[in-house]
Amino acid sequence: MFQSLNGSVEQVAQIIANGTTNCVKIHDLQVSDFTKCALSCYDSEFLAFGSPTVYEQMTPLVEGAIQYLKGLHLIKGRKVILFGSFCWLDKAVNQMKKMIEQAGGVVVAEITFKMAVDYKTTQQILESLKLLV
Ligand SMILES: Cc1cc2nc3c(=O)[nH]c(=O)nc-3n(C[C@H](O)[C@H](O)[C@H](O)COP(=O)(O)O)c2cc1C
Repeated sequence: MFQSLNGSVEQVAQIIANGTTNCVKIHDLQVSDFTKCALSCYDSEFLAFGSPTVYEQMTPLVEGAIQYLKGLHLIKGRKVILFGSFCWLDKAVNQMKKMIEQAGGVVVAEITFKMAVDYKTTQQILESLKLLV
């Protein structure tokens, strides 16, 4: 699940989807809704959340999605990858981590990158996917 303004967070969501052999459902929170996300979570062994830092926080849509899924106990016990883009200081990933841990999720990887996804970030993402098996 992700929200992206200029596309870099969306790019990481695509890399995660392409890098896994299992079936991955991607939800762009700008066009999907929380109920559809929840339905996907019921069938998922791991979750991934992505948000840019906007005004020193994760986006309200991502925050709302995490709260919603927490309320349905869909984060508890699941492995979670977090990813976030920023320009000068990441805040989104740290904030997401706190919420996920409060919801009982297990954060296995935190991927932050400045504005654009480079080779190093791509490698980091692919490495983090190995932690899910
Ligand atoms: C309205 C707005 C507010 C932003 N606020 C922050 C901020 O507080 N801290 C920061 O490091 N970057 C900030 N940025 C930069 C974004 O985090 C950065 O452009 C990021 O790469 C956007 O991700 P995206 O390409 O997935 O949309 C802001 C960008 C916009 C458009």
